[in-house]
Amino acid sequence: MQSVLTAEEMREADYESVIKLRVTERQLMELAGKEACNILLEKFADADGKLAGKRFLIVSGKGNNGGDGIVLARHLINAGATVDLIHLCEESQLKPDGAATLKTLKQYLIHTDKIRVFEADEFFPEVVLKTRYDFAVDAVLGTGYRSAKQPKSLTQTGVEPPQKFEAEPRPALSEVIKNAVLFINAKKKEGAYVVALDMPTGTDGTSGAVPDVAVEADLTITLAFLKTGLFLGEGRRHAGEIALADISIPDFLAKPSACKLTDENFVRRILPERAAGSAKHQNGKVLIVAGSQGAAQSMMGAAIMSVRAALASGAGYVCAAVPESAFNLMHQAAPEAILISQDMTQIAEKIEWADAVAVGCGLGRSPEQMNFAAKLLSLPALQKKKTIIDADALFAIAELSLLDSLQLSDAILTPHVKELERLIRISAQEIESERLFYVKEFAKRYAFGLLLKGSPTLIAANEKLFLCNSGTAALATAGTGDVLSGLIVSFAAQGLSTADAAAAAAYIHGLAGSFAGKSVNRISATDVINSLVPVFNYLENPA
Ligand SMILES: NC(=O)C1=CN([C@@H]2O[C@H](COP(=O)(O)OP(=O)(O)OC[C@H]3O[C@@H](n4cnc5c(N)ncnc54)[C@H](OP(=O)(O)O)[C@@H]3O)[C@@H](O)[C@H]2O)[C@@H](O)CC1
Ligand SMILES: [K+]
Repeated sequence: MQSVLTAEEMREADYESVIKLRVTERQLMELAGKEACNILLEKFADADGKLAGKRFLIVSGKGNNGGDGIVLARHLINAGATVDLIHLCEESQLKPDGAATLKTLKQYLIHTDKIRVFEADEFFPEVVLKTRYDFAVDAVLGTGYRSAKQPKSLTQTGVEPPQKFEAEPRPALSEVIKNAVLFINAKKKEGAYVVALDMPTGTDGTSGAVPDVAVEADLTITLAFLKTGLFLGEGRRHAGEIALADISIPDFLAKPSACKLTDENFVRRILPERAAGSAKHQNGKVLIVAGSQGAAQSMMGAAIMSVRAALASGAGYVCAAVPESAFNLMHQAAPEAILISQDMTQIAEKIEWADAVAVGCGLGRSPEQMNFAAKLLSLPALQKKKTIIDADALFAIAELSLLDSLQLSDAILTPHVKELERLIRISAQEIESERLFYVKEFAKRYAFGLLLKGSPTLIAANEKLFLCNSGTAALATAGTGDVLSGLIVSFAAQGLSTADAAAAAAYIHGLAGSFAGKSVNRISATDVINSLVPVFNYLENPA
């Protein structure tokens, strides 16, 4: 699985490679420029394997990101391209490695007219303004970009109102950097293909936040490791396509606690397999407490979706605790499921029996229904059980301020951002701007884990951290969350840890959404369930 590092973790890995492996920053910079050129050659080389006739603009800053761009200039010329390099500060202000590499590049000026070097700050040379480029390379800022904002830590939930957590204003980018960003984006409008080195300038390497302006890249060539800021917030949109350049910083230098990107191989490796001839009870016993039905409203659809997803994903036994009045409906919708009523004694017994429990889909939000959820969550049998808590159970936890008193050691809460806002009393906007931060804080503070739905979905549980990038915007539709709960509880019952079950479920859920989305633009939860069989077939029999 690929590690996805925050800017700070990346700086640590850089530092470690210099200290522990005795490589120099200059060597890394040389590799960065060379590998970036190789990636461009792979994508754009002509029949002779060259970039002959291609016109590049490279804008470089005064830090090491700028140095990478200056090295790239050399290799592009070697590959037959023509390059205009603008460095945004006086040569004397460049960091030593960048200055050294600029000296080497300037030697090229003696031998070839394929390179022009300009020094500029706010005003770019006329000739550059007038030139049309095939490519514009952003080597202005990388992981060294600092924004002043510090997200707040979680304080006592239920005590402080959300406005206490309002973000402090961020400082703007310096005028020089801002101008450079706008200039690169203007060149894109003129038709240049924009390549960002490491990060699109103006995008926070950790959170993906864009407090001011940022480069809108078509391709981001990120160095050594993926960065969380390329997947989160505005970073996702600004990064364009992402390519990873191997600059020989080994995996063992990434912090073990760093985020991991869920991918097909991970899911294939951990997906529970049914042993031939195994009995039903050996394949995971699931209890789903879901659904409500009254004279005015029925929320049985949520229970049906969740139960169907658990059945479709290989659970041996699925028991659903639903209102007795809905037994017939449930039998018709999911004949394989065993049904019990929503009687607390009966449920407590079934919790003992089950390998994993899901609570919350369609339970209802009336005071009685919230009390039912609260009582359920306080059952001693649930304390050590793998438990997935979703939807109306989350609502009850928030409304009754139960978060700090929950005694659940192997549970995972699966809110979307609005539900998390209610739970931790921090505005959805603030959470959105620092999703990773709040997920990590939550996991630090509570014994149970968190899956924060969205694009991407983030999961922190059992000391693990996952980023799940599969899926499609079309998944933001009623009932898909119930499908996700059903998948998680099914995988957890089949033996996966809650963290792995959540990560695998999120990935498969996203993939099923994409499969369903291939045929219809707007997909329903039923489409997602119907796509599970093709998804499992695809995962089990890779082409
Ligand atoms: N380290 C390594 O081993 C390797 C690193 N590598 C590469 O180096 C990159 C990291 O290099 P880095 O640390 O020099 O930072 P970088 O992104 O160039 O930016 C520094 C500049 O940003 C400026 N600046 C910051 N915030 C700002 C703001 N809000 N508004 C305006 N300006 C702001 C800051 O200005 P200052 O504060 O100094 O005035 C400084 O000039 C990394 O992404 C990768 O590309 C590779 O070569 C592989 C080996
Ligand atoms: K950059």
